Amino acid sequence: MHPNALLELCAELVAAVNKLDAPADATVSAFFRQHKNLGQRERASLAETVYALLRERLKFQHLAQSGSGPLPRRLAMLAWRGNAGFLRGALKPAEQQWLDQVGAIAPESLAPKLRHNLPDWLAEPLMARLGEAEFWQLAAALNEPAPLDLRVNTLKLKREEAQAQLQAAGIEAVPTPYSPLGLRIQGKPALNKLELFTSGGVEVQDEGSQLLALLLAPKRGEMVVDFCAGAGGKTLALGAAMRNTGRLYAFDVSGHRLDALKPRLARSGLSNVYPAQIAHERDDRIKRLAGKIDRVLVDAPCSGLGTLRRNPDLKWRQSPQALAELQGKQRAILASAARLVKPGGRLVYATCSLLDAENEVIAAEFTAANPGFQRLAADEVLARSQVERAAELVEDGALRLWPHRHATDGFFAVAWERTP
Ligand SMILES: C[S@@+](CC[C@H](N)C(=O)[O-])C[C@H]1O[C@@H](n2cnc3c(N)ncnc32)[C@H](O)[C@@H]1O
Repeated sequence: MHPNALLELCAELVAAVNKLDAPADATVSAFFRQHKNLGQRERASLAETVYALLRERLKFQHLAQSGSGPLPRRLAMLAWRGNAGFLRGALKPAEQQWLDQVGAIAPESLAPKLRHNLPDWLAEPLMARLGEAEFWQLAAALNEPAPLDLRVNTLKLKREEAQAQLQAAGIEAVPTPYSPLGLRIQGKPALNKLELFTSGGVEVQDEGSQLLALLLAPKRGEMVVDFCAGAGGKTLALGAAMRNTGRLYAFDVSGHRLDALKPRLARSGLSNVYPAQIAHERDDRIKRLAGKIDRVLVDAPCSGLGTLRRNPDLKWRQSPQALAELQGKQRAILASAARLVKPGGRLVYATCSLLDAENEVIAAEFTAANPGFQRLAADEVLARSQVERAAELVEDGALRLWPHRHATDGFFAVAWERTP
């Protein structure tokens, strides 16, 4: 495709994504479905450009105030992540001159906001919690693409065997530092045609998610509930930990998400999983199972701000109002899910948020209101699940993962035991 035609398409995609009225990945996929003629490399250039724009949107919007021509084209030029020579081929002399001028601006001369690229309502609590130096480390880590982590399905093979199979396919993978089940791959090789993947030997799963399943640590023959199972990333890890025995209920209010679990379940070889759509957290099905369940995971709906490396649009699409609504849901779901736990059983509340408001605050309220549930020390539980250096992952007894400290998505999880 002619460079200018591609830049124009990129500007069109920038304009669509920058409306922020839908998740960026959905907008990008829909755009590619409409433009089937785009090759693999062209798609990668466009996708990486819009993600770069979303990561540093404040900076790019500031820089784009100068220059001329349509704003989406200016943004596409500034955030361009395709081949540099190709971009030059698309630019008019005046555009090239403007881009060179803007490129000469020293990043340190920009206002703090234009360097961290976070909205105030998010930057302020993170700065207050981490202190200035660590806040900047987090901001930098959030603007880096995430590595690709796999969880090895130990029902099918050992981690070393999966690593060897990947190597035979020309893919370098190293064991994840904390999860005993994980492998980390640099870059984004296509995995979905690999026999190791199609036969359910590995699943794509951030190391942080793997650690949540290791905190619940379900055992053979138990009754387990994954209360917010979604497309079942954690369900699959839990079912494998149960060695395909017992009963694992995968509940969610979204039938659409549970549908996405089905092909993954088929690959995994698990037959102990019972997916069920519930109407809401007080569904009759929940009442019938009250007090009968050994372990319950609440992977609560949350702002997703711990996944900004993958979903940078969330920092622009979330808001303090949305956060307050989410907190209401989190409280209600946790309270209802807790009723399922039998005496001596375990409850885990987890989010992929960085904010205390969705994490420590919700957990502390629950502990205060439920004297029948005792907090467990997450480092001890994780160490029993063969997690290396578990103490590094824990703050005040809760699992607290940060992209800049642990190279995982941001996760929080607390475990309680219901007093026998
Ligand atoms: C963080 S996501 C779960 C991700 C999933 N556990 C995984 O590992 O892939 C939260 C899920 O909660 C579900 N949800 C929202 N409200 C719910 C409710 N009242 N009861 C149960 N699930 C709910 C959403 O549909 C969403 O799938």
